[in-house]
Amino acid sequence: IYEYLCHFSSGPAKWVANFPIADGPRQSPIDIVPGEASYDAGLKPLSIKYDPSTCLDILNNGHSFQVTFVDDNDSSTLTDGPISGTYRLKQFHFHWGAADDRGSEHTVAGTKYAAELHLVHWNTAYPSFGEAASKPDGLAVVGVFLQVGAENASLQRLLDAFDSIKTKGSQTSFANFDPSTMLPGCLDYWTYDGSLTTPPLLESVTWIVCKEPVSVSPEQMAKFRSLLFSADGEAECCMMDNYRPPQPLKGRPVRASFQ
Ligand SMILES: C[C@H](CNC(=O)c1ccc(S(N)(=O)=O)cc1)Cn1ccc2ccccc21
Ligand SMILES: [Zn+2]
Repeated sequence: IYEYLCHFSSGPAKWVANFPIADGPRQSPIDIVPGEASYDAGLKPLSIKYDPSTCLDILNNGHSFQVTFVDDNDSSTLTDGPISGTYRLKQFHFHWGAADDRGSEHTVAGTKYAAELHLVHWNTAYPSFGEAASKPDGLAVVGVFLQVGAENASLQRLLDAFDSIKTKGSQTSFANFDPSTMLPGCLDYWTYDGSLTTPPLLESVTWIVCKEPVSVSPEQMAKFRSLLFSADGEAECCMMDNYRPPQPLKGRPVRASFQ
């Protein structure tokens, strides 16, 4: 019975009923085929400047865990790369699988990684995240693949906070974390126009997916899976397989910042 309860009928295949944009022209994630991406010499290197003092709290929102940042000034920003103007860091979160052979949202020539980090930024040309979320150039999300291997020291601080955010809706203060410690050494990226990968699936995201993965240990992946989709007092459902599968490219160009 618990297994049945855990597989809610709200999976990705059902989203189109309430969010018709699920079948839209610029949905995410996608399968990135390196041979079909076009190198664009005009693409600038990413300029990422994060201030750890803007880190606010860590929460279980029922579909992932998320670290939220103060975004009322330009302390933590993303500029250059494929975007113009200044985008502020709002939050980061992850997607992962029930096993190490799956979990990422974007795939690379069909290859699935064990998890994927999303650093969510909004365009300061708009007054707020909520306003920006509905504009075609409103958001920019940096995606980083997590590949099973060595332990990732930077992630360990997040995992150590998990006991306080086990159930849906729980949150705890979380300070002085520098998300740039989770970035790969090389910031080569692919970029394309896409969407949020969870409802409301808004087509407002410039995706910036790093080519180089970072490592995560099997034990750390097991810790991710110890979080719960369920709220306190509900039948326990382990948080895993919280990724949307790749969506149709529908003719969109995918550009590479590297040759
Ligand atoms: C869209 C928002 C809820 N969703 C997200 O913020 C979000 C961000 C990133 C991704 S992903 N996986 O593509 O990186 C998916 C969903 C709700 N919302 C609407 C207005 C609004 C105002 C403030 C806060 C939240 C608000
Ligand atoms: Zn995400």
